Order: sequence, then structure tokens, then C-alpha cells
Amino acid sequence: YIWPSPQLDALEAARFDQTGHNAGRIAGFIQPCDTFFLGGLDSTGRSNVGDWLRTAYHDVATHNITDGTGGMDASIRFADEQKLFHTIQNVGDGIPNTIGLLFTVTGRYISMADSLALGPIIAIENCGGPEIAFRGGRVDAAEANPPGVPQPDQGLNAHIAAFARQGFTQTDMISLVACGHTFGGVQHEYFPDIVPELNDTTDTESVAHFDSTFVTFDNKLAMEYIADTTKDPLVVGFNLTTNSDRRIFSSDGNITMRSFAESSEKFKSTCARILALMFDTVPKGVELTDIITPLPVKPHNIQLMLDGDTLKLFGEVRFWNMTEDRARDVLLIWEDHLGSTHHATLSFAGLSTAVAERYTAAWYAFNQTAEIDFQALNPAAGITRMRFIVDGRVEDQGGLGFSVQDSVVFSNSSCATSQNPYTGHLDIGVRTGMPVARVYLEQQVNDDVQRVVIVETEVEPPMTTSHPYSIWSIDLRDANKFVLYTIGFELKDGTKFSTNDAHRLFDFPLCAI
Ligand code: HEM
Repeated sequence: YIWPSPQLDALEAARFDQTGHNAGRIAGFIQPCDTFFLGGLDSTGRSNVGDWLRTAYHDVATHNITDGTGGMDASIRFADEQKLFHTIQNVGDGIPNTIGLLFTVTGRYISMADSLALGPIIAIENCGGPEIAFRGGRVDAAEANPPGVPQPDQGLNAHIAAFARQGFTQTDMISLVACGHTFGGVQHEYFPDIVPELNDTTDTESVAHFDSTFVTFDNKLAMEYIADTTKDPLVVGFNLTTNSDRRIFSSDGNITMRSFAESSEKFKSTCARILALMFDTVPKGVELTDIITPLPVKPHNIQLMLDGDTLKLFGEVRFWNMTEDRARDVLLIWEDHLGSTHHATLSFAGLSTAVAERYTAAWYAFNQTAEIDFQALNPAAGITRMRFIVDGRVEDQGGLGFSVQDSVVFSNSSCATSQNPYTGHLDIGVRTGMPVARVYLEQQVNDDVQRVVIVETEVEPPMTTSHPYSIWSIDLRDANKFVLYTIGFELKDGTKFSTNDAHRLFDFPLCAI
């Protein structure tokens, strides 16, 4: 895709900025892979990664391919879906554990359902498994879906029918269960009829694991099953009725499981394909984005602030598949409204890695000599687009450049009072001559079912225009000084934009009394 695209930029960052400089949150919850937040320091036997993959499947499991309802829509967050409808299968604290962690990355551009797919995708590739194609754009449901999660005490035909309703064949079902049950196991606490109390100091959560490597995404489950050494409680459990993995795995004469046992590659490539299908099982009418791939060159957190006689440009740029090299020359070239071109040398800011360190990215900041990183621009000239030059090579999205919107910017003449009740005003610079029809503050809030909605507050234009920026202003009374605002604006042709930078009243100087 072409930068900038607010939604794709956010999804791409959540997917690929995993550890190191500008790291997202998800990878931090699973390093090492047996990290489990609920159990306390001495807890063993469970993992966040297991909880995440199971939760994603349980969200998907409500899908009905005939009428297009259910699927990955984060309806699993509703207590009704967790407890009342599904009785036994959604029991336990694994689903709340997942929601508590993964919903911390949601926002305006990343739905709760997207985060439920991102979590296990990042977990799988960081814990021994393959890279899985991720698409974004899932839409969060407003209410719980009807029951759909298969139960271990159901017969094979009921399972085949349940997976068919979800859109999967019998072979898909075998693969999905084998790919899912390479993580985790069955807990005594919630399934006492399947797993006895284990009284094991190395497994304090009393979980009978599906295979001997319960936080590694590998074909051990299949190998142990075919070698007849498996301890999978849904294969060799004392309660024959609940041995659903045995009935499912053997339902094609073990052909699929044997192929997984014989080839780790076959297991991983099958899981990558079938799990991507599972995560992309969404209600009818939801349009997912293309597969999110890392941008080779990506400006990051570009912000503009009008500060008296300067327009400050903040930001960084990320170069994918690049390691640290202090001798490298990185230049920022920018064009302005007056037809001039300028340049500045960028400084190395850090490295990040993704997909279990299979990729490394190098970050450069716009100017690290200043107290905060910024380039001071002449406001009359402003900025229209950027290019980068790396050791003499031009990076400009195939000639398009990286366009920068400087029509509407925060102004540092905004101010706040220091005491409760906080008041103040936000000043917004609107470039003279731009066909701006409306300017409004945007505040991200949650509706009564946790979905993100944007509340708009109109900002009034000034009586007179001035050059190069006119200041539009809004008084905030009884403000919460920690609330973040972005600026939205609409051009006369109806196109809408939002600034990338969000500010709190608190970020600005004290108002003169
Ligand atoms: C007939 C289909 C299935 C049945 C009957 C079934 C049954 C179960 C049961 C009883 C547990 C134990 C839960 C607990 O102790 O809290 C479990 C755990 C798990 N299931 Fe399944 N499952 C099925 C399909 C799947 C699929 C398709 C996936 C994902 C692709 C999956 C992923 C998991 C994971 C990752 C765990 C471990 C959870 C953890 O350790 O926190 N399951 N399953």
C-alpha cells in the first residue's frame, strides 16, 4: 500500500513492530512463551499463548456459513457468550485473560476482533511456528452470538457438522484441532471429569498438556499421537466419551496426522494456511484488508506543531530488513509549498525485530541533537512531501514521495491552567488558502459495548484570516487534562482527514493569567 493510510499504518505497526525500538505490546506478553499472567510467580503449566489461540477459535466457532452470521467479531467478550450460552466449553479464565491483554492494543484503527487475531498470529510465529498472513478490518459485534463451540463429549458426526457450519471440511477440522492443540492442554479445575488433580510441582495449574512441548508450536502432538506415546487427555483420557481428539484425528484413518508427524514443514505450512482461514472467518458483509506486509520504508509518528515562527516537524522513519550500520548515510529530503527542496541528515534511533527475529528494522529520527527530535520549518513554506536517501539510494515509493498534510496543525499557543477544574484552549493552525470547510476535535471513546467511537467537537473559525496560518480556537472548560485529542478536518469537497498526532491539554504551556 501507499503510505500514509491511517488504518493500514496502524495495523502494519501492530503486526510488525514487535520488539525493540517502538515495540508494540503483544510480543511483550509472550516472552518467554510460557509467560502466564494470571497465576502468580510460582504458577506453572499454563500460558498466555494457549489462552489466546483457544479464545480466537471460540470467537470463530459461532460462524454459520449459511447465513453468514458469527465468526471473528469479538463477540466472545460478552459475558453471555462466555458463560450462559456455552456452558462448559467457554469456562475458565483463559478468555478473560486473553481479552485483558489483547484489548490493550485496540483503538480507532484496530478492532477488538483484529486484536484477537493478531495475538495468536504473533504468538505462533514467536513460539516455533510459521508466519501467518494477517488481514485487518474485522468489525466488532454489538452482542453475543448463539452457541457454536464444539464440546469434547460430542460424537464425531456432531463435530463434522459443527466444523462444516463454520465453513471447514473434515480434513480442515483434523488440521485445525492438531494446529490448535499443539499449545496448552486441559485444566483439572474446569474439566475435573477429564483431568484428575495432578499434584505436580512443575504443573501447579494442573493442566494435562496435549503434547510434551505445550508452549512450542510444533508437530510433537502428531508425532506422539502416531508413535502411540501421546498423553493428550482428549486422546487417552480415562473418560472415553470425552476423547474427542482421538475420534477426530483417526477419522480419516490417521492420514492427516501421519503426514504431520512425518514432516514438520507440512505441519507448519498446513497450519499457516488453515489458521489464516480461521482468523479470516468473519460475518457476511465484513471486508478485510489485503494481507498486511511490512512497508520497506515507513515514516512513523509524523507530527507537525506550529510554534510561533516555526513549524516543527517531528518523526522517524523505519527501514525494513536493515541492520545497524553507523557509517550509513540517511537523508531526509522534503519539498515545500513554494517549490523548494530541503534536506537534513537523520540520526540512527534504534533497531526493532519481528517474527522471532526473522526480520530486523533500523529506525532513524528526524533530528536527535535537539531536546526533542524535530526539524524547524518555515511555516510559510510548510511541507508537501518527503523522500529519503539511504547511502545514495532514493526511497520515494516509486516516485510518489511520502505526502505530508500540513493544512491543519496543533499550535503551541494552546494553553492549560494548572489547577482543577482544568480549563484552557486548544489553538489549531489552518493553512491559509486551503479549502478547509470544517475543523473539529476528535476524542476516542467507547460505546456501551466497548466499541471505539469518535466524538467530534466543532472548532470555530477566527473572525479574520492571517498568513500563513489562521488560528482556529476552542475553549475547554472543566476539561480532563489527560484526554487525548486529534484534529479532524473536512475539505470543501467532503474529504475528511485526521491528524496523526494526539495531544492532551496538559501537553501545552500554562495559560498566562
Ligand atoms: C472439536 C473441537 C475441539 C474440542 C472439543 C476442543 C476441546 C478443548 C478443551 C476441552 C480444552 C481445555 C480447555 C481448558 O482446560 O480450559 C481445549 C484447550 C485448547 N484448545 Fe481446543 N478443542 C477443539 C478445537 C480447537 C481448535 C480448532 C483450536 C484452535 C485452532 C483449539 C485450541 C485450543 C487451545 C490452544 C487450547 C489450550 C488452552 C490453554 O492452554 O489455555 N481447540 N480444547
